Amino acid sequence: MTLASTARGRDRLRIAIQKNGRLGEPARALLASAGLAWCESRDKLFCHGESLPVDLLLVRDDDIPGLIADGVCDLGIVGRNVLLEQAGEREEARRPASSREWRALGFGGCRLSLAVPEAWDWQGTAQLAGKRIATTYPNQLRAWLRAQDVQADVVVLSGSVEIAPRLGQADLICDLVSSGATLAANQLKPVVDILYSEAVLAGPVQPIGDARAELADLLLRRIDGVLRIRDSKLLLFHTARDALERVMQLLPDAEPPTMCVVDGSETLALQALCHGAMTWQRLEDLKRAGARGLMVLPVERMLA
Ligand SMILES: Nc1ncnc2c1ncn2[C@@H]1O[C@H](COP(=O)(O)OP(=O)(O)OP(=O)(O)O)[C@@H](O)[C@H]1O
Ligand SMILES: O=P(O)(O)OC[C@H]1O[C@H](OP(=O)(O)OP(=O)(O)O)[C@H](O)[C@@H]1O
Ligand SMILES: [Mg+2]
Repeated sequence: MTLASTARGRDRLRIAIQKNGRLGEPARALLASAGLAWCESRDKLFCHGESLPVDLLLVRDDDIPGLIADGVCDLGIVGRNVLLEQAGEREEARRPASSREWRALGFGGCRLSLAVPEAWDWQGTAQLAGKRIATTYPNQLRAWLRAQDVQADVVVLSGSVEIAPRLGQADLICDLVSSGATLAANQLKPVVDILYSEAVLAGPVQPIGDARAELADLLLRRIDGVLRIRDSKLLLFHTARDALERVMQLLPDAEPPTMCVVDGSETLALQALCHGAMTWQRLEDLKRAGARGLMVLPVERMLA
């Protein structure tokens, strides 16, 4: 079977991830935590899955939604900003949606924001009327402008958007912001966030309908397990029965704990999966509330 074969006739699942760039490494790390292992080809564009019949395609992130739409791959890991931009493009062209977000993955966080020259006295979106806005995200920007009922000119650029106001190509910009350093370096300030983005697992709008559906389900369950325990810890401790309520109030991020009575006494032994940070300060607070013998254990895998 060749790589050109589309969904039909393929029995292996295929996932597209970014070859380089910001999301490539964390995407691989996530899939590896879900138990995937690959044999990398020499050109590293196609990685044959060894632990499961799940192969990787290493591509430019912009190509991922289209590869899913065409059935060349089944799933992809891509920024929500890219997925929504291409969905907007299809909508503009009156083509049906072809891919959607299956899971938010918790890395690659950034905002798609409007930013204006620092000297502007920002008073609100009405100020955008008649202005030129440079962006690489024209579809999301146009949809947002429509929702705000503001008429402005969208200037489409393929990169280095932050320089556009200084070059006189635009009055303001709409671009990705994370630390804000690029904006500051270009004497711009963010004024409105139009999208909160992160890396997402993207898949087809319709459920996968053949043998690969089972593989996709298995992978999804594993990814859910990985996401659920990311930053989670198992907390073990003893407490007197009458201190239990006080202690549990300090664990609002814990799953319902497993509890047992120690030797018919008034002491309980508990284990609770906690999703927030388990700092020294927190342990000291728990001790003050009546917890004893506190132990914090890392969680390696979880299957619901
Ligand atoms: N400054 C940032 N901080 C955090 N995440 C970001 C930032 N900029 C972009 N991202 C997220 O990471 C994704 C990939 O960004 P990257 O810069 O690697 O893309 P690219 O240059 O288009 O890569 P490619 O070569 O694959 O086309 C973006 O689509 C966005 O979701
Ligand atoms: O708020 P910051 O942390 O400064 O990040 C924002 C910058 O990051 C991205 O660019 P990138 O560095 O990927 O360059 P490119 O888009 O030109 O490839 C984005 O397009 C912004 O320019
Ligand atoms: Mg790209």
